[in-house]
Amino acid sequence: MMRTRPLKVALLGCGVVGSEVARIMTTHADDLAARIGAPVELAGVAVRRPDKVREGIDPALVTTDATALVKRGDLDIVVEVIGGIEPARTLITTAFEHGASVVSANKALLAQDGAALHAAADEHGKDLYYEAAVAGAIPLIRPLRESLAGDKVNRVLGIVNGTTNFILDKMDTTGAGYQEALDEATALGYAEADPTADVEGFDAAAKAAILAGIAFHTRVRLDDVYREGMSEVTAADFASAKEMGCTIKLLAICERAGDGASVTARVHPAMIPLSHPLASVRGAYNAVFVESDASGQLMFYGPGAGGAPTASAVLGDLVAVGRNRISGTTGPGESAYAALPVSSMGEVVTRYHISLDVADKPGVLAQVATVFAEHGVSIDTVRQQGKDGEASLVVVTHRASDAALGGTVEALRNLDTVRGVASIMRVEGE
Ligand SMILES: NC(=O)C1=CN([C@@H]2O[C@H](COP(=O)(O)OP(=O)(O)OC[C@H]3O[C@@H](n4cnc5c(N)ncnc54)[C@H](O)[C@@H]3O)[C@@H](O)[C@H]2O)C=CC1
Ligand SMILES: N[C@@H](CC=O)C(=O)O
Ligand code: NA
Repeated sequence: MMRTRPLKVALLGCGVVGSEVARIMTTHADDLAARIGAPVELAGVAVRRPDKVREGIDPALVTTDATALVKRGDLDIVVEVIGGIEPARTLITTAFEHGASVVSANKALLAQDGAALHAAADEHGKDLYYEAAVAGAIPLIRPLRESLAGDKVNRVLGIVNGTTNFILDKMDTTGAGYQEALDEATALGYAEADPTADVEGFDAAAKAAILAGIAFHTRVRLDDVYREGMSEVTAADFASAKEMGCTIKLLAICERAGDGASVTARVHPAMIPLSHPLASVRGAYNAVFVESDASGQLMFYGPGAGGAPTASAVLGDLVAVGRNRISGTTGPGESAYAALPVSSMGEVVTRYHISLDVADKPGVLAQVATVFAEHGVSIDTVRQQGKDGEASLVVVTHRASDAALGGTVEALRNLDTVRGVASIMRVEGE
């Protein structure tokens, strides 16, 4: 039965995502009401620039005072799509204190302060939902938290940043320059307010922290995630990858380690075989593999960024939280009972592609091979190309620990015959 009193919703932020949330709330109002069991009323919209024309939004609802809006006391749901740490954090906790549940897309904040925000939600008996925070429109948080709650997840691996996938895809398939591709991703609404978050891997690392926490029922914070961005990936790296039948993607990988007694979480560019499904993830799409004991391998795929896809996930949460409000319940909160430690990157085991500039003279290959052997890193293939008395040596290893590989590279740098280490890239997905 439909409740006549509407659910009052406040929107904090009306940018790329917020404007789409407002549009869908208006255009789909009847369906949302039918699905929730009560009409949904946009009760206020907090913005930074009040003079901007916002199509479909009653100017009387617009305010620059987000704090006063969340303190009104009659709100059911606050949708936070401002981004960043402050004032978003204080606005969310204030919303709980004044009786509202919260839907947020803010991965940076959740990866830094998720535990405290969940505790605040619990304390006030309210919901904190954030499906939009990881992989845009793709349902991932809810499947991990609810559908897989009876299984044991061992690994989550995938592409979780649309901007960098868009850039890498352009560089690989059209030969576009890095800056040109980044500008296009920004214009399309994929990039963060400061795109450094995307290209240096902070955004993907925040998502990895959130995913690892939910998947392994533990707490993983942004600082626990090993991070390398993609801004140093070059056309030469793509050429090397092609020679190996691979492409390059920025991956987030969360795994159980040490016989399940700890976890690791990392974000870095990696070569993956062209035959792997992740290799064909184009543009701003994301794809995530989840491997669990009973389910085996699951793949989640879809638009990972952009206003409308992200708003789809926000609206899904709005409906879920609205239903909870109507029935006087809350959804599942944080599950961190496993309290697993996060192991360092040194313990991660994978394959490596190392490109060395060496002197083109007898015995160099043997010297290099000895260094690998001394560090217990087994070589899979070696390829050498001469260029004017110098040579480039490409070594691909079997699986080795990051610590062993680090020691190998340090020792290689100390060889007189090694002029430089041109690139080191992990090889995944085999
Ligand atoms: N754009 C995307 O594809 C996705 C974005 N997100 C997340 O959604 C959130 C919003 O992202 P976008 O809409 O892309 O950013 P945006 O920069 O387009 O929008 C944020 C809006 O908040 C406003 N704002 C900033 N401080 C404010 C304040 N104190 N009071 C009121 N308004 C304020 C800004 O003026 C801006 O219009 C971020 O947390 C982002 O990480 C999540 C998934 C995808
Ligand atoms: N900047 C992010 C937006 C979605 O989370 C991305 O590019 O993935
Ligand atoms: Na999502």
